[in-house]
Amino acid sequence: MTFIALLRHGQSQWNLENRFTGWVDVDLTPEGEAQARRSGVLLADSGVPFDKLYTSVQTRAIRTGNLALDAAKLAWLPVERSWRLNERHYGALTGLNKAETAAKHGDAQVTVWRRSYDVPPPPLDGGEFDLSNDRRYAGVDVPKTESLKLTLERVLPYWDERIAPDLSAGKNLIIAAHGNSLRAIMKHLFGVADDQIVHVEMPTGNPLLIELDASLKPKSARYLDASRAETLPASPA
Ligand SMILES: O=C(O)[C@@H](CO)OP(=O)(O)O
Repeated sequence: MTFIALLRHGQSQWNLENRFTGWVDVDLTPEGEAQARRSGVLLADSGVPFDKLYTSVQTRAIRTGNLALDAAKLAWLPVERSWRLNERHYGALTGLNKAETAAKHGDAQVTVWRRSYDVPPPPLDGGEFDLSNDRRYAGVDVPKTESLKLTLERVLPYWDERIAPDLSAGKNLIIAAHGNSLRAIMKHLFGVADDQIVHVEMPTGNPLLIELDASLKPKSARYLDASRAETLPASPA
């Protein structure tokens, strides 16, 4: 049996300020750092012998992974990072306050932008949150906006080429990433229907430990901090 732990980064400064974040490289709050350390303790307590950490190239996920590995006494684990695990790009909503945006456009529209499968927010048109010249993205066609569908379409090649082969080889993995890149992975793993993914949420800094069968289908799944768990999709038949 093989295990994968999906770990959304701990609380970030813009989670705290309730702002649309996406690709902006916001750091963790002290509370987020504590959630990351606690995640490491829970991962160690699970007894799973983890072999490797994958992260996005965003600071909040990288630091969450590092703090968790330190707390788990696994600072020696090999690490691989990819922009393909980044948060979904929030387009022109980036930086705006979520409550103010809901007051302006209505809750229903904001839910569609935040949780629907295939409706991207309006595109970003330059400005301070345009990261296309950030050298960490050299050679990457930095998106101007992304739906969850577009996010899954750029996560999936990385899953197929790097992550799935590790799992098939029997490696137990930790993926430190983001609410929506991890919802994309959950949609793929659990076979969640397009119109049901709107109901799937992932808490910050709470590892979701999934046991996979030989064909990489979930056999069981549980949040390691049960007091902060969200409802899980049904395991596929
Ligand atoms: O702002 C973001 O980038 C994400 C994750 O915090 O927010 P949401 O919950 O709207 O997907």
